[in-house]
Amino acid sequence: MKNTDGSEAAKRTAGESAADLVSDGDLVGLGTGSTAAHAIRRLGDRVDSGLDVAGVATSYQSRELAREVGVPLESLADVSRIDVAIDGADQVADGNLVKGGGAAHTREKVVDAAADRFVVVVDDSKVADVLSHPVPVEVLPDARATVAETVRDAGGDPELRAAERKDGPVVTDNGNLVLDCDFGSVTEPAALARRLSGIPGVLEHGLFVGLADELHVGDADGGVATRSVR
Ligand SMILES: O=C(CO)[C@H](O)[C@H](O)COP(=O)(O)O
Repeated sequence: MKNTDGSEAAKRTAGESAADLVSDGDLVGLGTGSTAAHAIRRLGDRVDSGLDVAGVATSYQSRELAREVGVPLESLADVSRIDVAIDGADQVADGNLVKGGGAAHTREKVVDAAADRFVVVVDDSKVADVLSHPVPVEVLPDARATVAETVRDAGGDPELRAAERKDGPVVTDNGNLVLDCDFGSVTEPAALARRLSGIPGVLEHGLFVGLADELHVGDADGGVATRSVR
């Protein structure tokens, strides 16, 4: 059955199947979001059963969850390579991703790019033919207006991400703001990624092009399809 609303069951099967790939001694990148959280919880269960691993968190949220479920942590500042990173995505097309729904894409990109094996975990509602999800762009607060103008020049429609439970904008773990930039269908993600990276004041954007190694796609019936994307 095609899952259209990102059911929890589909997220769980994807996250847990990726966590089951982890081996003794691995340093594991711990992604952010509800799907990656299933992977972190499964890793916690496996650590309880004797698995010897350490995690590198991509956000406050993933760090707190790892602590809660007993996954030992290393600081990102102290590591230069990671064995396997497990992370979710807001949309996947042709092995490329839009990430940043949790405003954690800057640290996520550092961790995912440093991994020998980057495993993406999504439910099947996230898989598309072409990327069209608005691209989150983390910006230095003082560069918010200039970046927004340059995004408009590039054909995008930027919107400052608002916080849901307080007045004002979302502030990232790094103290910055997020512009969600709608470019419609992104037919050339690599070119757009280069353009966004070149804007002064942009810390990082949520287009992950050519970074993923493997895709685990869960469905609402508890199945998971895995495929290599490189
Ligand atoms: O990029 C992310 C956080 O910055 C998440 O991985 C992405 O938003 C997917 O989240 P979820 O698994 O909850 O749908």
